[in-house]
Order: sequence, then structure tokens, then C-alpha cells
Amino acid sequence: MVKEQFKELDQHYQQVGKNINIKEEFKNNANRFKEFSVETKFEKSGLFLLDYSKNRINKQTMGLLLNLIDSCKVEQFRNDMFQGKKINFTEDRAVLHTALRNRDPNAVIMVDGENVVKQVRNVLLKMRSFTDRVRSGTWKGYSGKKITDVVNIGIGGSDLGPVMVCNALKPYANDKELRVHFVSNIDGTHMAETFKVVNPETTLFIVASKTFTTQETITNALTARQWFLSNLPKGTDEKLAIAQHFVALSTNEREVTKFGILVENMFEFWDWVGGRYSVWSAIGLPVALYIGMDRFEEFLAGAYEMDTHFLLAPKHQNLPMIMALMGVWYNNFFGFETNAILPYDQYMNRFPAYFQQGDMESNGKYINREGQSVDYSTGPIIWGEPGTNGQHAFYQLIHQGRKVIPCDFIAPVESQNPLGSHHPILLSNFFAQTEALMMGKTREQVEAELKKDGVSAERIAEIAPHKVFQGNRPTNSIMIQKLTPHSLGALVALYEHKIFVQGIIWNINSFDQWGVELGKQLAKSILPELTTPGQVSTHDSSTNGLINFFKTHSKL
Ligand SMILES: O=P(O)(O)OC[C@H]1O[C@](O)(CO)[C@@H](O)[C@@H]1O
Repeated sequence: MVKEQFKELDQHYQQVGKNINIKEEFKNNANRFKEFSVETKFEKSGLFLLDYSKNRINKQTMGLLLNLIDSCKVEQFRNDMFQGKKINFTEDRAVLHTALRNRDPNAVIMVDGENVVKQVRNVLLKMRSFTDRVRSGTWKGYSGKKITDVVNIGIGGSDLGPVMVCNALKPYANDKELRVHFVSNIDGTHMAETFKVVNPETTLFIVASKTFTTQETITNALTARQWFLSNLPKGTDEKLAIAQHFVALSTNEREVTKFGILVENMFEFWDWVGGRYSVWSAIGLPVALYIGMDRFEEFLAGAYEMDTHFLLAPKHQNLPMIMALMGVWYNNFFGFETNAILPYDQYMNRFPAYFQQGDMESNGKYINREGQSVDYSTGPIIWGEPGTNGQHAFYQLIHQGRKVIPCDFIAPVESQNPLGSHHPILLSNFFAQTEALMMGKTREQVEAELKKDGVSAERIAEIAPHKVFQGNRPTNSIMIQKLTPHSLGALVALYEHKIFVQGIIWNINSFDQWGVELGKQLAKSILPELTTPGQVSTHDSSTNGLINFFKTHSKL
């Protein structure tokens, strides 16, 4: 199906697209930046600039790419998602992370006969009351002391979102009053290292799990409970202490109760919230505790601004649509397999990792909505690190490697920490990198430079080829006014919708994640084999070999 829609673009790619040289396009069109950039001012999130002019596109490319929005019925699917239709058909679920941040006081979104907006707002009120009590010290630990540390125990979507947002919005928190810690890995080291820095008397544990059956989270939570109880002074009421120190974020009331957490200490969300889209739900509780509920609601409001933009902006000015189309162009025509996300803001250091799950768990699929294997490329490999650190690590390959890596550069105009000339230096690097990637450096330029430096002709001949940059390496640049709860919310929603648009164009279901199941199942069957005596012979010889090596040399 999608192949049909790609036909015209494929022809264009063969005849024109593959030979587009961005530098030449700039030479021939003084208006290129204006034509291929969108500047929007959101009421609360402030200025957003998307400059996509440093891409291998021309007017015709853009026209053909924009046609995909119509031919793949992106707008219809988008409306279905916002209205609560069950577009996650393999799990028979609606996809309504947008309802979690809907700020319209009169909004009504019905799923299975229930107005989900009402449910969302009740939980937000519960989160507010709890957050206020913990932050003000009205909520006390078993010994009557104020909570000083929050440990969130969760993994995947029940971890990465809160981690990323707490890092990004650190300037809005007061670490002297309340610190947050995140434990995700089943590796006991993660928990053990956290125990070293918290005091059970003043620590609140949040067990965050949509299903409340995830092996890592439940094991870590049981370990935390055991550690907590073993540290209680003799004679302390254990049930009461657990109630003061353990809360749950989940859709599964039965399992939460079974674990021993009171229903009144459970913050609910619903099956129509995908794990990797759940930071806007009760899963955001650690964020709300860290920066306060008002700020958390600003984060939601920022996302709502982007949702509204995604719904209303015409496609040629629609930020998520344009970003999605750039990705499709490189992924499906040029065959570029990865996409680097490079935030020039230290607070955004977990943003690329967050969208590794957001993108790769959503669009890493080879089966289309009709249940057939696709014969075109789907979700890209997402990776990245903040600038300028990445410059001194992997940019060499981006500039001169054989692989072309389309990059997203992201930066705020204003720094949260305007220390001396740090911010202008940071941004000069951002601008320079996107320019260098596009312009490259010719042999003539290299030779002229070396000559000027007095290098001999013989030496020039030897080293000049190594100093040539081909250029024509594509980048998007996203600039915001400042990294605030609002603008971060909008930025996250921008990427979420980009992923959505791509999933629709690739005709896949972006909202299930069956691909993570097989490994989980096998791990469950291997676990008992590790502790029962004798050699294992039921697997392939490699897996048997590994298990038996472990059994021979471990002290279990
Ligand atoms: O919140 P839960 O149910 O513990 O799941 C954690 C994570 O596990 C996954 O199901 C698979 O990795 C993710 O989609 C999810 O975010």
C-alpha cells in the first residue's frame, strides 16, 4: 500500500533528490531559510523555530512529501487518536496520552462509555494533594520526620520519562529539600547504590508500573520493602510504616493491593496510556514531587499547545509533520538508518535516551496494519548525546564517516545558567556544526589553508585528502526560547507526534510492543535452570554453554 504512495517520490529521488547538494541549493535560492523553516510563538511555551533548510530537499521534494500526509490519511488517523478511537488495534486500546494533557475545561473524550477527561482530572487532583503534603512536610515518615528523598522504582516508560523530565527541569527543583532517585535495572547494584545514599526514615518509595507485573520493578520493589522493614526500629507498626513510605502508580489495583500498598496510596492510570507515553499520567508523580504540581501542570500545558498546533496548523507549517517527513525522506529513499538527537543543553542529557524508547519501541516493527511483512524500512535507530560532549566523541563519523546521519540539533536561546560566556560559546558550536556538516571543506580549500601555513607541497599531497569534508550532511535545527516546563512539554509532544505521523505513513501500529515479549518469556524459563543442580542441555549449544559456564563458576 505505502509503496504506491512512495512511487512519485521514488521517481523524484532517482531523477533529482539523490543529487541534491544543500550548499548549491543555498547558493541558488536566497530565500531558502525562509522557505524551509517554521517559526511559531506559543502563548506559554514561547518561541519555537524549526529550521529544516539544511536538508537534501527542494520545493518539489517538499511538495511530494507533503502529499504523503493526504495519501496516507495522516489527518484522519490523527483525529481518530485524539477522539479516543481504538487505533492500537492489536491490543484493542485507544491511544490517549493527549487526553492526559488536555487543558480545555469543557473537554469530553469518551472511551467505553466513560469520560476519560474526568478520570484524568480526578487523578491530577489526588496528585496535587499528595504532592503538596509531601513537599510541605505534612506527610511524614514513620518517625514523624519530613520526606527528603523519593526513590522511583520503575523501568522503560515508567522510568525514562520521569528521569528525563526531572533532569531537564532541575532548575525548578530544590535538591536541598527533596531529592529524587531512580532505580530501574534488575542488576542489584542499582538498588544497592541507592540504599547507600538514602535514609529509610525519610524516604518515599514510588513503585511505578503500568502492569505491576514487570519482573525488574517488582523484584526491586520487594527488595526495597525488605530493606525498609529491616531498618525499622523494633516495635514499629510495619503496616502503618509501609503506608507512609510506599505508593504505587499503576493500572492494576489487584496487584498493587497484593503487594501490600493501600488503594488510597495508589495513583491510577489506564490501559489507553502507552508506557512510553505515560509521563503525562500518574507516572509523572516523581516529577510533580520534585518540581511541584503547578510546574508539572505547566509541563502538561506545554504539550497541549503542541497538540493543538498538530491538530490545527496547516501541513506545510506543521512542526511534527515536517519533522516526520524529513525522517521518511532519509529513511525510505536515501536508506539512512539512524537519526541522532543532539540537545545543546546539559539539562536535556536524557532526552535522546528517552526517545530511544519513544521512537524505537513505537516504530521498530516489520508487520503492517494488514498483518503483512513490509518491504520498506520503518523506524530509524535513535541515538545521541548532548553537545558539545558529542562533538568530542562521535561527530568525527558524522562529518567524515561513510554513513550519513541526519541530526536534530536542539537548543534554547536563553540559558538557565547564564554563566559568563558559556552560552554563546555553546551556541556558536551548535551553529558551526550544522554549517560545517552542510558546507564541508573542499580539497582546494584544504590545500590553500595548508599552503598559507607554510606546509611543503609534498606534505600537502600526503595529508590533504584526510582533511577534506564532503559536506551535504543533513540537519534539522530546533530552537526554543528557554527550557521551561511549558517548552519541554511542547518539545516532547513534538517528537511524540513526529513518531505518530511516521507510523501512519509506514502503515504500522506504533502503539504495541510485542517485540519485547520473547526475551522476557525466555528469561523466565531460564531463571530456574540457573539454580537447579546439573548441567543444562535444553537450549542451543551457545546458550547451554553460557548457562553452564555461569553455573560452574558462580557461587549460587
Ligand atoms: O510499566 P510497566 O508495566 O512496568 O512496563 C515497563 C515497560 O515495559 C515495556 O512494556 C516493555 O519494555 C514498556 O513498554 C514499558 O514502558
